[in-house]
Amino acid sequence: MSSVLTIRGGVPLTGRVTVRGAKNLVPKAMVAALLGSEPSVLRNVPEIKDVEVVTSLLQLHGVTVVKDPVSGDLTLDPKDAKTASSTAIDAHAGDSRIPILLCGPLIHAIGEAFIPDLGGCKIGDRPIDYHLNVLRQFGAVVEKRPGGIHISAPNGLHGAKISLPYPSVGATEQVLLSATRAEGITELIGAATEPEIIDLIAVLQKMGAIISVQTDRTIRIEGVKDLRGYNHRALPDRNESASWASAALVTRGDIYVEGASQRDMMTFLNTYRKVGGGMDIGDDGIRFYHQGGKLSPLVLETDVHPGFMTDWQQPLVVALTQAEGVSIVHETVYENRFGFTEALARMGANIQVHRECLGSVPCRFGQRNFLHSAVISGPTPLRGTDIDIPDLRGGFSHLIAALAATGTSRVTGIDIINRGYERFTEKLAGLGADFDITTTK
Ligand SMILES: CC(=O)N[C@H]1[C@@H](OP(=O)(O)OP(=O)(O)OC[C@H]2O[C@@H](n3ccc(=O)[nH]c3=O)[C@H](O)[C@@H]2O)O[C@H](CO)[C@@H](O)[C@@H]1O
Ligand SMILES: C=C(OP(=O)(O)O)C(=O)O
Repeated sequence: MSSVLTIRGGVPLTGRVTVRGAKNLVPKAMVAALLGSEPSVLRNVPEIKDVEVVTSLLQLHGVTVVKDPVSGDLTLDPKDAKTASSTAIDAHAGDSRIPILLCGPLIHAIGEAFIPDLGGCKIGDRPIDYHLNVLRQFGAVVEKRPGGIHISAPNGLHGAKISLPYPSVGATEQVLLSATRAEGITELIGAATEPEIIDLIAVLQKMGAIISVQTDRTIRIEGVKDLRGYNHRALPDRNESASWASAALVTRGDIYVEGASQRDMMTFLNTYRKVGGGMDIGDDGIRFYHQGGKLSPLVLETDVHPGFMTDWQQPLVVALTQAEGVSIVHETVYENRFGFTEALARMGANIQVHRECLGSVPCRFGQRNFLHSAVISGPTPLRGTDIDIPDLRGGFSHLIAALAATGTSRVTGIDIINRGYERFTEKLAGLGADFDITTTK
């Protein structure tokens, strides 16, 4: 089934949306349930594709996953964990990036893991070399198999001293999920410390793990033999919250994002204020709005936490097309995250992408031919057009550009948006967006 959105732009998005648990935490907390000897309960679970994918993968491995019909809370019981057929697992090839995180928990639970080829957003090469090196350092044996990789650990997993070449979110989580039940102590140097990682550590601590995060990106894990279940409310999705904030600015609207958390979004909020966005920060959410005046351009660099999160970049770039003057955005996390600007240029935006590092600090991608810096001159009116959505955040950016544009846009490939935005068409309708959706088989 595929759906097409026909958007008639020019309506300011106004109203309230609710943001639930983070896409970048919930599926990983679900994977962590495999490490326990008892059922775990995960609350604030959004209805998004990545949750469906991980539910299916866990069920294939014998984990019982029960969803409360009223609250949506998940109870995950790993007591009957078992090996799954690689053909069944293979059906999930290309669906998401989470399967690689099953390695450690599956080895602890059943002694081996078959991991299908990964999916996720195509915003760079996205290798898994750090993950595989980490697993090998724990004593795992990694073999390439048709359609994926097989991992085993004939002598179990053992704590190790590990140093990451870059503070990768996924590789840090790989270490956490493998080390908590490994024998001995693990020291991880150069760890990522995103709020979703800290929330995963909170989950593991509830299960009985001993993990300390030090001031210098070092995480120390003292392996324990057994873990129990957890009961946890997932932290809210700061990336979805920031997307709605940009949507308010781009469409000259006013959106209260229930669930938006100031603590996890401080860097975004500073930037939003500098662009000229209005905000009222409440206890249970944040109101984001266009203040009526001009928006200001800015110079911005994406970075690992506590820097400006790369997933906030794409929707904000659309807002920068409406700022008075020249903005520069240097993407330092992914080498290929500006492909989405091609559609914005067709809509009338003035955006040039460059190979050079147009930022204060040269990044890993300088001199390597990657178009990873953007110069945006505004303000430029946007016109509706036909768009095929390329990736999750790029797609959301296209949607909000179409919602702000004059005329009609026809948007295909919208199913990708379901990977990270719960019920987004319902939310858009609630905010007053003018669109139709047609679904064909
Ligand atoms: C499901 C999930 O949580 N996704 C998030 C996670 O992705 P993910 O965990 O995949 O991102 P990483 O932090 O690992 O990637 C950061 C950089 O490290 C590189 N790298 C990573 C692993 C590896 O083995 N080798 C390697 O070279 C990547 O290509 C990228 O350039 O963190 C990203 C950075 O905050 C976010 O944009 C994603 O939304
Ligand atoms: C890049 C993203 O996600 P993933 O790592 O799941 O592809 C994202 O959420 O913007």
